[in-house]
Amino acid sequence: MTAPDDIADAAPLLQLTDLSRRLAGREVVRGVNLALARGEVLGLLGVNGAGKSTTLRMIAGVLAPTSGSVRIDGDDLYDDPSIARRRIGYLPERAPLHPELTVAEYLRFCARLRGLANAEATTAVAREIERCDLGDVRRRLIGQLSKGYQQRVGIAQALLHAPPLIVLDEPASGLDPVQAIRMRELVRSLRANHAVLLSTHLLAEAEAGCDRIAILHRGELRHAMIVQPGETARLEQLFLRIASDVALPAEPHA
Ligand SMILES: Nc1ncnc2c1ncn2[C@@H]1O[C@H](COP(=O)(O)OP(=O)(O)OP(=O)(O)O)[C@@H](O)[C@H]1O
Repeated sequence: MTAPDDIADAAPLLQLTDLSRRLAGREVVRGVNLALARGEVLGLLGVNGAGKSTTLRMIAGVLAPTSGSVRIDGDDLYDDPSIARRRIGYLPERAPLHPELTVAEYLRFCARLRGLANAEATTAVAREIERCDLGDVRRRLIGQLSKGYQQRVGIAQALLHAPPLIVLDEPASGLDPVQAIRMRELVRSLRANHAVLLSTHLLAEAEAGCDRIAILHRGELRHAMIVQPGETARLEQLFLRIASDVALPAEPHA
Protein backbone atom coordinates (compact mmCIF):
# COMPACT_ATOMS: atom_id res chain seq x y z
CA MET A 1 0.00 0.00 0.00
CA THR A 2 1.26 3.49 -0.73
CA ALA A 3 0.50 6.18 1.78
CA PRO A 4 -1.18 9.24 0.38
CA ASP A 5 0.32 12.34 1.90
CA ASP A 6 -1.98 14.98 3.14
CA ILE A 7 0.06 16.85 5.72
CA ALA A 8 2.16 19.23 3.69
CA ASP A 9 0.74 22.63 2.93
CA ALA A 10 -1.04 23.53 -0.28
CA ALA A 11 2.16 24.29 -2.15
CA PRO A 12 4.80 21.82 -0.97
CA LEU A 13 8.42 22.43 -1.83
CA LEU A 14 8.86 18.80 -2.86
CA GLN A 15 6.15 16.59 -4.35
CA LEU A 16 6.72 12.96 -5.33
CA THR A 17 3.96 11.45 -7.44
CA ASP A 18 3.82 7.70 -8.12
CA LEU A 19 7.60 7.59 -8.12
CA SER A 20 8.96 4.23 -9.28
CA ARG A 21 12.28 2.80 -10.36
CA ARG A 22 13.30 -0.57 -11.78
CA LEU A 23 16.87 -1.80 -11.26
CA ALA A 24 18.20 -5.10 -12.60
CA GLY A 25 14.69 -6.13 -13.65
CA ARG A 26 13.15 -5.49 -10.23
CA GLU A 27 10.98 -2.59 -9.12
CA VAL A 28 12.97 -1.36 -6.10
CA VAL A 29 10.85 1.78 -5.59
CA ARG A 30 7.12 1.52 -6.25
CA GLY A 31 4.52 4.23 -6.55
CA VAL A 32 5.82 6.54 -3.83
CA ASN A 33 3.70 9.63 -3.10
CA LEU A 34 5.11 12.12 -0.64
CA ALA A 35 5.19 15.86 -0.04
CA LEU A 36 7.58 17.97 1.96
CA ALA A 37 7.00 21.52 3.14
CA ARG A 38 9.50 24.26 3.85
CA GLY A 39 10.75 24.26 7.41
CA GLU A 40 10.17 20.54 7.81
CA VAL A 41 12.59 17.69 8.57
CA LEU A 42 11.27 14.41 7.20
CA GLY A 43 12.97 11.11 7.99
CA LEU A 44 12.72 8.29 5.49
CA LEU A 45 13.03 5.19 7.62
CA GLY A 46 13.52 1.64 6.43
CA VAL A 47 15.55 -1.53 6.83
CA ASN A 48 18.58 -2.21 4.60
CA GLY A 49 17.51 -2.53 0.98
CA ALA A 50 14.11 -0.86 1.53
CA GLY A 51 14.78 1.60 -1.31
CA LYS A 52 15.76 4.72 0.63
CA SER A 53 18.94 5.57 -1.30
CA THR A 54 17.26 4.88 -4.64
CA THR A 55 14.41 7.24 -3.71
CA LEU A 56 16.82 9.96 -2.58
CA ARG A 57 18.94 9.59 -5.72
CA MET A 58 15.84 10.20 -7.84
CA ILE A 59 14.98 13.29 -5.79
CA ALA A 60 18.55 14.57 -6.09
CA GLY A 61 18.40 14.23 -9.86
CA VAL A 62 21.18 11.65 -10.21
CA LEU A 63 18.90 8.73 -11.16
CA ALA A 64 15.91 9.08 -13.45
CA PRO A 65 12.60 7.49 -12.35
CA THR A 66 11.20 4.67 -14.47
CA SER A 67 7.84 6.36 -13.98
CA GLY A 68 6.28 9.06 -11.84
CA SER A 69 7.57 12.52 -11.12
CA VAL A 70 9.63 14.66 -8.76
CA ARG A 71 8.41 18.23 -8.57
CA ILE A 72 10.27 21.00 -6.79
CA ASP A 73 8.30 24.18 -6.31
CA GLY A 74 5.95 22.80 -8.94
CA ASP A 75 8.64 22.23 -11.61
CA ASP A 76 9.30 18.71 -12.88
CA LEU A 77 12.92 17.84 -12.16
CA TYR A 78 13.38 15.73 -15.26
CA ASP A 79 11.93 18.33 -17.60
CA ASP A 80 14.71 20.65 -16.47
CA PRO A 81 17.55 18.86 -14.62
CA SER A 82 19.33 22.16 -13.91
CA ILE A 83 16.55 22.70 -11.34
CA ALA A 84 18.15 19.96 -9.28
CA ARG A 85 21.52 21.62 -9.22
CA ARG A 86 20.08 24.95 -8.15
CA ARG A 87 17.37 23.92 -5.71
CA ILE A 88 18.78 20.79 -4.09
CA GLY A 89 21.73 20.16 -1.83
CA TYR A 90 22.61 16.46 -1.70
CA LEU A 91 24.78 14.40 0.59
CA PRO A 92 25.03 10.94 -1.00
CA GLU A 93 25.52 7.78 1.07
CA ARG A 94 29.22 7.95 0.22
CA ALA A 95 30.09 11.64 0.26
CA PRO A 96 32.32 12.60 -2.69
CA LEU A 97 35.05 14.05 -0.46
CA HIS A 98 38.63 14.64 -1.63
CA PRO A 99 40.89 13.37 1.17
CA GLU A 100 43.95 15.17 -0.21
CA LEU A 101 42.34 18.63 0.04
CA THR A 102 41.90 20.76 3.14
CA VAL A 103 38.33 21.48 4.25
CA ALA A 104 38.52 25.06 2.97
CA GLU A 105 40.06 24.02 -0.38
CA TYR A 106 37.43 21.35 -0.94
CA LEU A 107 34.49 23.62 -0.11
CA ARG A 108 35.86 26.32 -2.37
CA PHE A 109 36.26 23.76 -5.16
CA CYS A 110 32.62 22.65 -4.67
CA ALA A 111 31.38 26.26 -4.62
CA ARG A 112 33.12 27.01 -7.91
CA LEU A 113 31.72 23.80 -9.43
CA ARG A 114 28.22 25.01 -8.51
CA GLY A 115 28.88 28.16 -10.51
CA LEU A 116 29.47 30.61 -7.65
CA ALA A 117 31.72 33.50 -8.67
CA ASN A 118 34.94 34.13 -6.75
CA ALA A 119 33.58 36.53 -4.14
CA GLU A 120 30.32 34.57 -3.74
CA ALA A 121 32.31 31.38 -3.23
CA THR A 122 34.43 33.00 -0.51
CA THR A 123 31.31 34.19 1.31
CA ALA A 124 29.52 30.85 0.97
CA VAL A 125 32.52 28.83 2.19
CA ALA A 126 32.97 31.08 5.24
CA ARG A 127 29.22 30.87 6.00
CA GLU A 128 29.08 27.07 5.87
CA ILE A 129 32.33 26.60 7.80
CA GLU A 130 30.75 28.69 10.55
CA ARG A 131 27.33 27.01 10.38
CA CYS A 132 28.72 23.47 10.28
CA ASP A 133 31.23 24.24 13.04
CA LEU A 134 34.28 23.45 10.92
CA GLY A 135 36.39 26.47 11.93
CA ASP A 136 38.89 24.44 13.94
CA VAL A 137 39.57 22.04 11.08
CA ARG A 138 39.34 24.35 8.06
CA ARG A 139 43.03 23.90 7.24
CA ARG A 140 43.18 20.17 7.98
CA LEU A 141 43.25 17.53 5.24
CA ILE A 142 39.85 15.89 4.89
CA GLY A 143 41.44 12.43 4.87
CA GLN A 144 42.74 13.06 8.41
CA LEU A 145 39.39 14.07 9.90
CA SER A 146 37.11 11.92 12.05
CA LYS A 147 33.98 10.48 10.45
CA GLY A 148 31.89 13.04 12.31
CA TYR A 149 33.82 15.96 10.85
CA GLN A 150 33.82 14.37 7.39
CA GLN A 151 30.02 14.12 7.50
CA ARG A 152 29.84 17.79 8.48
CA VAL A 153 32.03 18.67 5.50
CA GLY A 154 29.62 16.60 3.38
CA ILE A 155 26.68 18.63 4.67
CA ALA A 156 28.58 21.91 4.22
CA GLN A 157 29.15 21.15 0.52
CA ALA A 158 25.42 20.47 0.12
CA LEU A 159 24.58 23.91 1.54
CA LEU A 160 27.02 26.11 -0.39
CA HIS A 161 24.59 27.28 -3.07
CA ALA A 162 21.84 27.90 -0.46
CA PRO A 163 19.33 25.42 -1.96
CA PRO A 164 15.82 25.32 -0.44
CA LEU A 165 15.80 21.49 -0.28
CA ILE A 166 18.50 19.47 1.50
CA VAL A 167 18.65 15.70 0.85
CA LEU A 168 20.86 13.70 3.23
CA ASP A 169 21.47 9.99 2.78
CA GLU A 170 22.23 8.42 6.18
CA PRO A 171 23.88 11.53 7.67
CA ALA A 172 24.38 9.85 11.07
CA SER A 173 25.73 6.57 9.73
CA GLY A 174 28.94 5.49 11.45
CA LEU A 175 28.96 8.36 13.94
CA ASP A 176 29.63 7.85 17.64
CA PRO A 177 26.85 8.97 20.02
CA VAL A 178 28.31 12.45 20.60
CA GLN A 179 28.87 13.03 16.90
CA ALA A 180 25.32 11.76 16.21
CA ILE A 181 23.84 14.26 18.68
CA ARG A 182 25.80 17.12 17.13
CA MET A 183 24.71 16.01 13.67
CA ARG A 184 21.07 16.01 14.81
CA GLU A 185 21.47 19.55 16.16
CA LEU A 186 22.98 20.69 12.88
CA VAL A 187 20.16 19.10 10.86
CA ARG A 188 17.51 20.65 13.06
CA SER A 189 19.15 24.06 12.71
CA LEU A 190 18.69 23.80 8.94
CA ARG A 191 14.90 23.98 9.30
CA ALA A 192 15.07 27.73 9.67
CA ASN A 193 15.97 28.15 6.00
CA HIS A 194 15.48 24.78 4.31
CA ALA A 195 13.33 21.69 4.01
CA VAL A 196 15.31 18.57 4.90
CA LEU A 197 14.73 15.01 3.75
CA LEU A 198 17.04 12.46 5.33
CA SER A 199 17.25 8.69 5.34
CA THR A 200 18.09 6.50 8.26
CA HIS A 201 17.62 2.93 9.43
CA LEU A 202 17.83 4.06 13.05
CA LEU A 203 14.42 4.57 14.57
CA ALA A 204 15.69 6.57 17.56
CA GLU A 205 17.57 8.88 15.21
CA ALA A 206 14.46 9.52 13.14
CA GLU A 207 12.29 10.07 16.17
CA ALA A 208 14.68 12.49 17.86
CA GLY A 209 15.64 14.52 14.83
CA CYS A 210 12.59 14.64 12.55
CA ASP A 211 9.21 16.35 12.52
CA ARG A 212 7.74 13.57 10.45
CA ILE A 213 8.65 10.00 9.58
CA ALA A 214 7.81 8.04 6.45
CA ILE A 215 8.47 4.30 6.52
CA LEU A 216 9.62 2.67 3.32
CA HIS A 217 9.51 -1.10 2.99
CA ARG A 218 10.24 -3.21 -0.09
CA GLY A 219 10.19 -0.03 -2.14
CA GLU A 220 6.73 1.06 -0.98
CA LEU A 221 5.78 3.84 1.38
CA ARG A 222 3.89 2.10 4.17
CA HIS A 223 3.24 4.79 6.70
CA ALA A 224 3.80 8.49 7.25
CA MET A 225 3.34 10.10 10.64
CA ILE A 226 4.09 13.18 12.65
CA VAL A 227 6.61 12.49 15.38
CA GLN A 228 5.20 12.96 18.89
CA PRO A 229 7.39 12.94 22.00
CA GLY A 230 7.25 9.76 24.07
CA GLU A 231 6.00 7.52 21.28
CA THR A 232 9.07 5.35 20.93
CA ALA A 233 7.37 2.13 21.99
CA ARG A 234 4.45 2.58 19.58
CA LEU A 235 6.83 3.48 16.78
CA GLU A 236 8.99 0.42 17.46
CA GLN A 237 5.98 -1.87 17.30
CA LEU A 238 4.81 -0.24 14.09
CA PHE A 239 8.23 -0.52 12.50
CA LEU A 240 8.58 -4.16 13.53
CA ARG A 241 5.14 -4.98 12.12
CA ILE A 242 5.97 -3.30 8.84
CA ALA A 243 9.38 -4.96 8.65
CA SER A 244 7.75 -8.35 9.18
CA ASP A 245 5.01 -7.58 6.63
CA VAL A 246 2.10 -7.88 9.07
CA ALA A 247 -1.09 -6.11 7.97
CA LEU A 248 -1.55 -2.78 9.74
CA PRO A 249 -4.75 -1.55 11.35
CA ALA A 250 -6.43 1.35 9.60
CA GLU A 251 -4.86 4.57 10.82
CA PRO A 252 -5.00 8.03 9.32
CA HIS A 253 -1.81 9.01 7.58
CA ALA A 254 -0.10 12.11 8.80
N1 LIG B 1 22.51 -0.34 -9.15
C1 LIG B 1 21.71 -1.29 -8.72
N2 LIG B 1 21.45 -2.38 -9.48
C2 LIG B 1 20.62 -3.35 -9.04
N3 LIG B 1 19.99 -3.32 -7.85
C3 LIG B 1 20.22 -2.27 -7.05
C4 LIG B 1 21.09 -1.21 -7.44
N4 LIG B 1 21.11 -0.29 -6.43
C5 LIG B 1 20.30 -0.77 -5.46
N5 LIG B 1 19.76 -1.96 -5.83
C6 LIG B 1 18.83 -2.78 -5.05
O1 LIG B 1 17.68 -1.97 -4.82
C7 LIG B 1 17.16 -2.22 -3.52
C8 LIG B 1 17.05 -0.91 -2.78
O2 LIG B 1 18.37 -0.41 -2.55
P1 LIG B 1 18.65 0.95 -1.78
O3 LIG B 1 20.13 1.14 -1.74
O4 LIG B 1 17.81 2.00 -2.37
O5 LIG B 1 18.10 0.60 -0.33
P2 LIG B 1 18.35 1.34 1.05
O6 LIG B 1 17.05 1.35 1.76
O7 LIG B 1 19.03 2.63 0.82
O8 LIG B 1 19.34 0.33 1.78
P3 LIG B 1 20.59 0.64 2.78
O9 LIG B 1 19.98 1.10 4.08
O10 LIG B 1 21.24 -0.71 2.90
O11 LIG B 1 21.45 1.66 2.12
C9 LIG B 1 18.11 -3.22 -2.86
O12 LIG B 1 17.55 -4.50 -2.98
C10 LIG B 1 19.36 -3.11 -3.67
O13 LIG B 1 20.06 -4.33 -3.68
